[in-house]
Amino acid sequence: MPGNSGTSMRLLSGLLAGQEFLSVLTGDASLRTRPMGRIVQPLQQMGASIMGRHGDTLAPLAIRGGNLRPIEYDMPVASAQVKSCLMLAGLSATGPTVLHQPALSRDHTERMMAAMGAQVNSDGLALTLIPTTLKAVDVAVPGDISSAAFWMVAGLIHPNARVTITGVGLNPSRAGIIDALQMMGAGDCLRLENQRTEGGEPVADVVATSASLQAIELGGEIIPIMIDELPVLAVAACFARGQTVFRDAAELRVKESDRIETTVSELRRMGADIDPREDGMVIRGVSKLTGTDVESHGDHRLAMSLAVAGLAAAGTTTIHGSEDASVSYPNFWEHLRSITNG
Ligand SMILES: O=C(O)C1=C[C@@H](OP(=O)(O)O)[C@@H](O)[C@H](O)C1
Ligand SMILES: C=C(OP(=O)(O)O)C(=O)O
Repeated sequence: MPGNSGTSMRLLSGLLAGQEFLSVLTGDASLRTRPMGRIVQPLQQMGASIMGRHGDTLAPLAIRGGNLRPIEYDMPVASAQVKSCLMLAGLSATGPTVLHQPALSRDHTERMMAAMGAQVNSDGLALTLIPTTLKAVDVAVPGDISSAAFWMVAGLIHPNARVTITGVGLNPSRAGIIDALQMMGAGDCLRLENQRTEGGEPVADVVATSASLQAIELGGEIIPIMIDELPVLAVAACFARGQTVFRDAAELRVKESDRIETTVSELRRMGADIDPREDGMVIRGVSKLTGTDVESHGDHRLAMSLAVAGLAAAGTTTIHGSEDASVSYPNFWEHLRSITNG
C-alpha cells in the first residue's frame, strides 16, 4: 500500500540525491499532492537530476543522484523536513552546505547528526554542515510530544480528568504546545515531573488535570515549533473562554489534509464556533460540543483531534476514517480506551 509520510519522502530524497542510481518515490493520493518543489529545487541546484509531475513539484519523483555540489541556500519556508533533506544531501556534497532559515524549526536532525560525528554548526538561523561519514550510535528516542499533545488537551478540557504521560521529549524546538497551553492558563493543571535528559534530549513526565482555559492569540515564531499540534489546540480553544486566533500557519494547508479547512469543517459539525483564515483560524469558546458523525479526511492528526473533542463532547461521536490515526500513533485507540477505563 502506498504510504503517506511527507517526512519520509523529503528526507529520503535528500539521501538518494547523493546516490548514483535511479530511485522512484511515490505515495498515496494525499502524498502525491504535497509540495515537493521545496526540496526538488535546491537538490537540483546541488546537481541532482530529479523529475516529478507538475514541473518537478509533485511526486512521483524520479531521482538520479551523485556528485553533489555544496550550496548556500535561503530556505523560503521554516521546515525541518526541507532542512533535514538538505543536510542529508549535504553529507555527500563536495564542500560545506550552508542553510539560512526564516525561523527555527525542530532540530532533531542537527542533534542526531552531531551525535553521529558530523560537524554541524548553528549560528542563530544559519546552519553549516561539513560533509563527513557518520558513525553508528545507539539512540534513545524520547516519547513524541506531538502524540502526547492529544492526552494533554484531553486532560485539560475534560471536566474530571487526570492523565500522566511518561517520558515525553521536550526538545525546545518542539515544545511550543506546552507554552501555548500555559498561555491559555493551564498553570498547575499541566505539570512537568521527573525532568531529566535522555539521549541528549530533555524529557519529563507530563501530568494534565481538568482546567479552566482562556483564549489566546498565537502567531510568529511559535508556529513552526508546534505546527502539528494546532488541530488539537483548536479543540482546546473550543473549550476556552473568549476568542482564540491562530495566524502565520498557512503551512497547515499543505499537510496530510488542508488542516485549516478540515479542522474547521469537522469541529463545526460538533457545534464549534470556528472560522478559517487564509493563514490560520479564529475560534470562539462555546459552552459545549455535541457528538455527531465526523470525518478524518485521511489525516491522522485530525482523526485524533476529533477523538479528543469527542471525549469532552456531549453524546456519541463517530469518526469515519479513525484507522488513519495509525499513520503516526498505531496504539492510539488502545491508549484512549485505557485512559477512559481509568
Ligand atoms: O521533520 C519532521 O519530522 C516534521 C516536520 C514538520 O514539517 P515541516 O517542518 O515541513 O513543517 C511536521 O509537520 C511533520 O509532521 C514532521
Ligand atoms: C508526520 C506528519 O506529517 P508528514 O506527512 O509531513 O510526515 C504529521 O503531520 O504529523
